[in-house]
Amino acid sequence: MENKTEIKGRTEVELLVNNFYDRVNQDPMLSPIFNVQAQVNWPAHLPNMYDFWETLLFGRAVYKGFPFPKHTTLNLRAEHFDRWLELFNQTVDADFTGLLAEEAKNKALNIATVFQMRLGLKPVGLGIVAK
Ligand code: HEM
Repeated sequence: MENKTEIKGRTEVELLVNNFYDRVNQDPMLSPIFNVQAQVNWPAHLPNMYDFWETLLFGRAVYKGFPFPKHTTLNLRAEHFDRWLELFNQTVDADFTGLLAEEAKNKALNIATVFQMRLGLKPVGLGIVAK
């Protein structure tokens, strides 16, 4: 048996988010965007991201923000999103299994696709890729 668990609640969400941003912070392409360009305040950003993912996966409306505007001033390109998704999927697959693990990857892909459409990085109208 592999040592993977279902995403059952807040505990797993926090683990997932922490592991993901650990990977982001070690990534030569993405780390400078978060830490040099945006100068992210991690102790504030991480709990916000726990809330965001808890809201997406469990439908508890604890996140009340607006994700997209934060992404408009970062000069993001398609390869940044590709790398972001690659790291996110790796993080999920390293520790988690089951329906909500798949759901997390699908939602990340859908939101990344919409962000890229809104940023003019992807043509609008090809539909959102959902599994
Ligand atoms: C190229 C890919 C991406 C980069 C470089 C990136 C970077 C950032 C940065 C720098 C922030 C601001 C953090 C702060 O407030 O200090 C942020 C916020 C946020 N990002 Fe991303 N992001 C990316 C993709 C995504 C995707 C695909 C999602 C959703 C699945 C997402 C969800 C969020 C959310 C929810 C916030 C918090 C917004 C708020 O409530 O203020 N990001 N991101």
